[in-house]
Formats: sequence, structure tokens, C-alpha cells
Amino acid sequence: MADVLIPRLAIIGVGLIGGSLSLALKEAGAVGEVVGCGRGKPNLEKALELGVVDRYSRDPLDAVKDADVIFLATPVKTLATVTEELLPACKPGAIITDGGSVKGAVSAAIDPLMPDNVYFVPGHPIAGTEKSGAEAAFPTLYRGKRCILTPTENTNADALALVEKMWQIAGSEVVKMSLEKHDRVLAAISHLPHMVAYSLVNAVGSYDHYEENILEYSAGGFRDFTRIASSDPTMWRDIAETNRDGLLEMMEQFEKFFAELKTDIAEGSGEKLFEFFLRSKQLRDAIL
Ligand SMILES: NC(=O)C1=CN([C@@H]2O[C@H](COP(=O)(O)OP(=O)(O)OC[C@H]3O[C@@H](n4cnc5c(N)ncnc54)[C@H](O)[C@@H]3O)[C@@H](O)[C@H]2O)C=CC1
Ligand SMILES: O=C(O)C(=O)Cc1ccc(O)cc1
Repeated sequence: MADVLIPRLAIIGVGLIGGSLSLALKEAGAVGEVVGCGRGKPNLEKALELGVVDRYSRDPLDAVKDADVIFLATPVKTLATVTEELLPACKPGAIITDGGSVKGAVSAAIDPLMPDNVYFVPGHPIAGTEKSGAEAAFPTLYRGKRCILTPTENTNADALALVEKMWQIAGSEVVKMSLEKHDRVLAAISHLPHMVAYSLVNAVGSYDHYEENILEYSAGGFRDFTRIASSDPTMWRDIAETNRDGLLEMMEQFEKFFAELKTDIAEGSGEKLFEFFLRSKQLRDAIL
């Protein structure tokens, strides 16, 4: 058991990400009381019933009163609005941190809102699933995974140290990088794959040469590859809108390689196809 690091934690958006952080910290004995906040009563009731939160309030001002740490875990485009709503009730010295999948746009919107005596630490756990809501939360989600923090020169050092410790207690390895690097890296390893999966399912699902839905025939490969296309559309709309530049750059990179493959197939160039697949297999095998 860790000492109580956070006497009162407020979770805004008690879904997969917020709920799993609460469960991990509770299991480690690192939090006193966890207060949940959200819009949907059924989800908050479920969170209470499952022990994800100790109590909840649908009023952000009430939920963050006396909180030492406030964890924002709502879709990326809501993060600044939510911060604006709850700031008037934050106690001096309170730390606000987030788990949003995009960091540049989030920091640009939240930094100017922050008063001198409340601190914002931008973060992003690189762990998740395609499931949403409090019911999807589980305490080991962050174990053995990375969590990226993207401090700027304005980030308070003590607040940063506490948030780092919080993620370590949840089981993660904390890595720090710039906002810009974060958004480019995530565009490549997370946001592009989601766009490809969504496109693939739509492409195959819209193929109307036969009367039946040919997706019904899909087996292991298609299902493994497209698991992430079941992810929440609101969350991914927000990510696509706020990491526009990073995503467009990676989509162009992808189109280049897809075009090369298409040419090799059209030309029946077996040697080039073999080289293309071999290079990919070697890169993929190296990260297993
Ligand atoms: N799902 C994933 O695998 C990962 C998600 N993230 C990020 O974490 C954040 C949360 O994602 P999830 O937990 O997956 O979503 P979720 O859908 O499971 O939970 C989000 C919760 O926030 C609530 N909510 C939405 N708008 C709100 C508002 N304006 N005020 C109060 N509550 C509001 C929703 O009702 C929901 O209960 C997002 O910013 C996402 O980009 C980060 C890493 C992984
Ligand atoms: O479901 C999966 O495998 C994911 O890739 C989850 C995920 C989604 C969004 C993030 O910002 C980080 C991780």
C-alpha cells in the first residue's frame, strides 16, 4: 500500500480512462475520497455501484470543492470548457491534469484560463480499449504502459512531480516530451491506425456487389485489425479535429505507401511485393 498521495481526487468524466485511474489509485491505497462528475446519471450511478467513485455530483463546482487533484477525462474538445466551469471552485494549490489524446490544442485552450494558484499538468496515458463508460474501467489498465506528460516552461514543478508519482502508482512508466512531439508521435502510432480501421470497415461494409453484408464473413485478421473501429465516435471526432495537422501529415505518408503497394500489385511485381511485405514484417516483429 502506498501512502495517501491524494486525499481528495475529483474525476471529471467517469469513463474508461477516468474510472480506471480511480480504481488503480484506490487499489494502491493512494487516494482518500474519489468524487466523480459527469453528465449522465445512469453512468454515475453505475460508477458508484461498482466502487469506481465514492460519491458523485453532476455539478462540477460541487465535485471539485476541496479536491487536491482534478483529473479531466472527457472528450478532447470538452476539456477547456469543463476547466472553465470548475475553476471558480478550485482550492488554492489544486492540481488539474488530463488524459486527453491530443495535447497541443488542449494546452493552448487551457493554459490561458489558469489562475496563479491552480496548476495544470497536461498528460496522456497510452493505454486504452475500444470500450467506453464506467463499466469498461478496470484497475490494471495502466500497468506496464506508458504515460506521456507534456510540461511546458510554465508548468509548476511540484505539481508535475505529483502527477508523475500518481501515474507511477497506477503502474505506468512516465515519459516527458514536448506537446508538438506528442501530437506527431500519437498521430503516427494511434490516430492514423484508427482512421485506417474506420475507413477499412466503411469501405468493406459499403461494398454492394452482393446482396448480403460481406462483413459477416470476416474472420480473425479482419476482426483483429478493426477492433479499434468500435471506439467511441465522439472521442475520435474530437481527436481528428484537434490533431488535424499531425493526422494529415501521417495520412499522406500512409497514402504514399498504399500507392506504392497498389502500383506493385498492378504491375505484378512479385519481387517488389515481397520486399514490401518483408520490410514491414521485420519492423513489426521487432516491436513484439
Ligand atoms: N479510450 C481510450 O482508449 C483512451 C482515451 N483517452 C482520452 O481520455 C478521454 C476520455 O476517454 P474515455 O474514458 O475513453 O471516454 P468515455 O466515453 O469512457 O468517458 C468519458 C465520460 O465523460 C463524460 N462527458 C462527456 N462530456 C462531458 C462534459 N462536457 N462534462 C462532463 N462529463 C462529460 C461522458 O458522459 C463519459 O462518461 C478522452 O479525452 C480520450 O481522448 C486517452 C487514452 C486512451
Ligand atoms: O484500443 C486501443 O488499442 C487503443 O489504441 C486505445 C487508445 C486510444 C486512444 C489513445 O489516446 C490511447 C490509446
